[in-house]
Amino acid sequence: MESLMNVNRKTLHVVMFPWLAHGHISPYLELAKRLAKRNFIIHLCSTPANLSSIKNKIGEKFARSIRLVELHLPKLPELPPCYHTTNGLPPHLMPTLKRAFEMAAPNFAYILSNIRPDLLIYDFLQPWAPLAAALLNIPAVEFITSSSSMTAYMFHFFKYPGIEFPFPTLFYRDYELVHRAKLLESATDKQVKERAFQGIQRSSKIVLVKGFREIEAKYSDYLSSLLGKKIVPVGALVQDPTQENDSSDIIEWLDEKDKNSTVFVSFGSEYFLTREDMLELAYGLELSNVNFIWVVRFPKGKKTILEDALPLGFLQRVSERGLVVEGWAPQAKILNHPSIGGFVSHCGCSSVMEGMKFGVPIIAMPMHLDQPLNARLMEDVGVGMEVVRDHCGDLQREEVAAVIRHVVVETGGESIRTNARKMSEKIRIKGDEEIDEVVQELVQLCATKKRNGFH
Ligand SMILES: C[C@@H]1O[C@H](OP(=O)(O)OP(=O)(O)OC[C@H]2O[C@@H](n3ccc(=O)[nH]c3=O)[C@H](O)[C@@H]2O)[C@H](O)[C@H](O)[C@H]1O
Repeated sequence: MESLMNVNRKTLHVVMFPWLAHGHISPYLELAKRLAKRNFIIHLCSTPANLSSIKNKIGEKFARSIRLVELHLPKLPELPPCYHTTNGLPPHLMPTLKRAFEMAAPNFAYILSNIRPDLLIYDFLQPWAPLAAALLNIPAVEFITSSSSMTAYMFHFFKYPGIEFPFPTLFYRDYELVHRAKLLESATDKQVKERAFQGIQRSSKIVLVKGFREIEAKYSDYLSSLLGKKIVPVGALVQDPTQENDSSDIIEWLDEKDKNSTVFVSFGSEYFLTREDMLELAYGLELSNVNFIWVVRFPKGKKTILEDALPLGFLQRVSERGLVVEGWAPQAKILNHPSIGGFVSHCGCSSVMEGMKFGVPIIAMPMHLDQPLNARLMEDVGVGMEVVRDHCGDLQREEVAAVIRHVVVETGGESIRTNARKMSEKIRIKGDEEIDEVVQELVQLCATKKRNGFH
């Protein structure tokens, strides 16, 4: 079917427009690659700062079919161009970045009118983008890079505040209610809530959501009923680990370690650990006696010396057993390495998909927003275990060590390890089957638009 669809139709041009976050542009790029393989030309539009994080991930194979289009934000003194991405953005500048993004709407409309694509695929934070497309009679589809479960949770409370979420396995712990409030703050801000619904309403017939039905069917169906749109899952969209920059020192270090002996510790592209969490985690890693690679990040523009953020003498004590990497590490490549036996993760949406894809059990340490829900989902699916904090919300080093040992080493954790392996196998066998449905939907959408004489 796929080849027939490719041969019999003309190439479709699509502008893809993610929010300015690495956790968003990265799944957009992965979807772009899968569409490009099926006779689409993609124009991926973002700020130069955000595009720079994916430039070298496109590769020769897609050099002609995936084109990068720069969107320039207005000049604001407090937001130099290096901050035109959430990656490393000092948290207090997030509202300014959102404001500058919105101010760039006319620039985006200009880009769209120049390219005149057959379709726009846009993210949830910019309901003004499908409006610009509508003015040019270009169909537009929203692509949500979070899971169906978290999106269903959010829209449930937007629509029915005060009424319990129908799936009790997804919940926030008492000490996480502050994160829930932050996630749902839009529910109390009429304008923000309206924008979220506007974004969806302006999506032509379908909404694309990252993930797959095997773990999210019931949430997808519920989301569809909440939004009145067909939800089309696009799959796990995990990057090909061979495409990542060569970090041979890290890989050589891993090569020396035993199979499944090492945990990878990383908290995504946006979040920075508090000093207290950092110390408890460090002591927990020490106590666990398990090898580790830990990616430590500090906000851009803030000078922090690594040793000062770690317990005194930590690096000397862990010595060969632990590798601390400052800034960034090739996560997919590391998770795909046979020495990795566990993933201490904040449970960002892409990270949990990567854990499942590479069969690495997850030691969940959710930090904020939707991450507690993703952590609960991983436990429910059976591929992870959470480090539960104390009643004040503080991380405890003994608990960190105990969960790491349970998941990676102890016999009691065998079922989690087996489930993770089985999940990886399932994902491998399935391949990119969701993308065929996505292509079918998109092709139909463009064809209907043309038949109706809009184009
Ligand atoms: C507000 C939050 O945005 C989040 O994005 P974030 O970047 O933190 O996390 P991921 O979705 O795991 O995405 C992180 C991505 O960056 C990659 N990576 C990260 C660090 C590194 O050192 N090397 C890498 O290759 C990693 O492989 C993954 O693909 C999520 O949406 C989350 O659900 C939401 O709560």
